[in-house]
Amino acid sequence: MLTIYSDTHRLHYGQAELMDGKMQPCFEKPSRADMVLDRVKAVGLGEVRGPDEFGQSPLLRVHSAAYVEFLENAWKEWSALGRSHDALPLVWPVRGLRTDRIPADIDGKLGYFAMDAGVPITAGTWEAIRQSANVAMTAMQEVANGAKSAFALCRPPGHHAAADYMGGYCYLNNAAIAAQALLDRGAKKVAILDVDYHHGNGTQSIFYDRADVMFVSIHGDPMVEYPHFLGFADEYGAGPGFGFNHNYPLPHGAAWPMYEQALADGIRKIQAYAPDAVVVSLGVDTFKDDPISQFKLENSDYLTMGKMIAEIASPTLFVMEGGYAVEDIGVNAVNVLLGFEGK
Ligand SMILES: NCCCNCCCCCC(O)(O)C(F)(F)F
Ligand SMILES: [Zn+2]
Repeated sequence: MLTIYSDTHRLHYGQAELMDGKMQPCFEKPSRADMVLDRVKAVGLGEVRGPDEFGQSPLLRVHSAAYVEFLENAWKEWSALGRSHDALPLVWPVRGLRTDRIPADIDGKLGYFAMDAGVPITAGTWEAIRQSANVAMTAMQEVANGAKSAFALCRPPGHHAAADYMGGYCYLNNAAIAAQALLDRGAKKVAILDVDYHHGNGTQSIFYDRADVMFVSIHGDPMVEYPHFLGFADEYGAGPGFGFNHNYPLPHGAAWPMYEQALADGIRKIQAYAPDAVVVSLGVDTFKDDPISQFKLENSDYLTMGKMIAEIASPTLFVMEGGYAVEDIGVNAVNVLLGFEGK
């Protein structure tokens, strides 16, 4: 399986995140991608290639122009105030506040375009997120040109980013950008299977009223887990999209037997949908030792996960999302890919 990767991700390294009431070192850090790349090479998964440049148009097929413009200019506006530390939002437009105007100042814009504070913006963030989207687009191109599968080793991740907001370490929704690009290249139906521990609220909201993309996600129950405010089982899609959104929230402590049952059901729904391609939001924070997550999957479960995904028998693009047990992130992510290949 071909892997697309770019070292440019290193330009994005947030200093701290607010976690459980205190500022802690960011869990979403460069070594995550290093460990996955090392494992890809160690097992000889296949060729590793750099991304092509796709410019901003694929971003604008999924994200609003105002949001992309904000991402491009945020650091300039922040640092113009003499601030050299990471940009972070501090106020958000919750119920009853107005969002019909975009604020003029950077502090207002940061809150307007974010769902939480887990999105530090640094001098290199724009370049890193653009390249992460190019990585997804390049791997997508491989699948669109007939490859059975490809791996987009994206960093930063993307599935919490919606059309016009960032959150949870995500800025541009790599998986959504790739899924839309597959449709733009002739696919009639694309399924997105999100196996990250956290609900892909951004991906769900982007395609929620559409029937040409089916979204299936298995994740920590939002009643007790981030992102808290989306990802419940009664979210089936809206309008033409009704019936094309399937959420499987699972309780803290879920291990493989419970996970497998949900995955098998989600895969059955995707098989019935008969997509022209599948995009997998591959997060491995479902691992038993993940520092911020509460599922109990083991290293070997990821081989089975990959094998099950292969049974959809559709061209498949794997897009890297989360996973914070850095020692195991490489083994777990690549196990899904090896399982998919029947190894
Ligand atoms: N007490 C737990 C607080 C959790 N705070 C933020 C979690 C963000 C998860 C990001 C991710 O893993 O879903 C992604 F794939 F996007 F990277
Ligand atoms: Zn996650």
